[in-house]
Amino acid sequence: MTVGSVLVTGGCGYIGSFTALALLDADYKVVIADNLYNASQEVLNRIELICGKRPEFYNIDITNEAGFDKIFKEHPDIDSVIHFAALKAVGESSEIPLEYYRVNVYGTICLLRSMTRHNVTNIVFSSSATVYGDATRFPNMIPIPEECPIGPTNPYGRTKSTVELLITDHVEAQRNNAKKEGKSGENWNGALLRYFNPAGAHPSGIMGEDPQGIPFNLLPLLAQVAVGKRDKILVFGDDYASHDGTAIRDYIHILDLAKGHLMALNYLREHHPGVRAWNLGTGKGSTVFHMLKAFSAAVGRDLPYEVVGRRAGDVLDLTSNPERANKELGWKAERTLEDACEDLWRWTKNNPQGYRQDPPKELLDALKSGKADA
Ligand SMILES: O=c1ccn([C@@H]2O[C@H](COP(=O)(O)OP(=O)(O)O[C@H]3O[C@H](CO)[C@H](O)[C@H](O)[C@H]3O)[C@@H](O)[C@H]2O)c(=O)[nH]1
Repeated sequence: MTVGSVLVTGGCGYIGSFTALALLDADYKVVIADNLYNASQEVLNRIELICGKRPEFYNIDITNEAGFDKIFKEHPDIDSVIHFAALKAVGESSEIPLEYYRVNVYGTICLLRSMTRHNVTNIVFSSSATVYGDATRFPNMIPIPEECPIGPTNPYGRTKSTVELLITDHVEAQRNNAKKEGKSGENWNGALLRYFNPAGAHPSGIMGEDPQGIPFNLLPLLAQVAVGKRDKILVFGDDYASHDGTAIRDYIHILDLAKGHLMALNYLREHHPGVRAWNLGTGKGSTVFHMLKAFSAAVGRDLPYEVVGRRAGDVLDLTSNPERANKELGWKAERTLEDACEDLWRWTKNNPQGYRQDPPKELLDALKSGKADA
């Protein structure tokens, strides 16, 4: 299969930037469209430092349909899109749901319309395990397979499940229209990637998650405790039905997650499956206390915590059954939780200001001499 050119929307964000890196490593050409809301253009330099190649960059908003037309006109070799651009704060989505639907759902409509005009027919969508909601409501559905009925519990999750339906309907319609014209109907394809909890950073220590403002996810918050930016981590509830009372999640190393996008894209381009959902997770659940211990071990000291009440909307257990992706995509999460914690700590301690500071010289020297385990 020949590699081609890929548009990555939201490609300056955490998962988008690592996916851009994985695509470049696999010799795809990469064009990024990002409005730099909650992201930094500096990540383009870091990608280039790591792999020696640089994605082309357009500063455009996901609702800027004419902007996408311009990109596709200027890059007629693009045949696929990996679509990350979205708002993603679960709590905020309950306060301003219209904004979440405007950006996440209407933005995807703009993208799909422009793709259709320019005959760009493969889309890999950044969905989320959050579409499953509380899978413990079904017997035998933990670890969660893709067949688990979806039922998101907040507006953010509902925008993700809505976009899954939107892509499914559009791809089906395009295939049916092609068949009516006497064509095979294999033209349009979509991957719905339901990720579990992304974790970690690049092993070189120069690329990682750089949340603007106050982070709301466990690992970036733990990292802030470790560098003294906050006093302690608040553990949201120790009265869940788990072995230590805290909630269970499936933490997946960001490099494995990025590789999953590459494998899904290759699968679409090779097998033309129509629309297919795949879980990207490790299949192993870890509690909040376990994560606290694992990250403390990477840091080398116990990090302070306080148990408080449950966070609204949280569920007991979101652990994936990743067998479908293992079998069909030939993809498997390979890095451990310990790898993720060590890589996150190397990134955090060396870049306390994230992308707002230059990367430390020792890390760049190690990267150049090939010592960084990339
Ligand atoms: O300060 C904190 C933050 C989190 N937690 C706990 O740590 C676990 C993980 O919480 P995160 O906020 O890191 O992640 P979530 O599982 O809530 O959600 C994340 O993973 C989901 C999929 O599993 C969706 O993708 C969602 O968008 C993404 O934020 C939860 O049990 C949560 O209660 C704490 O105890 N204290």
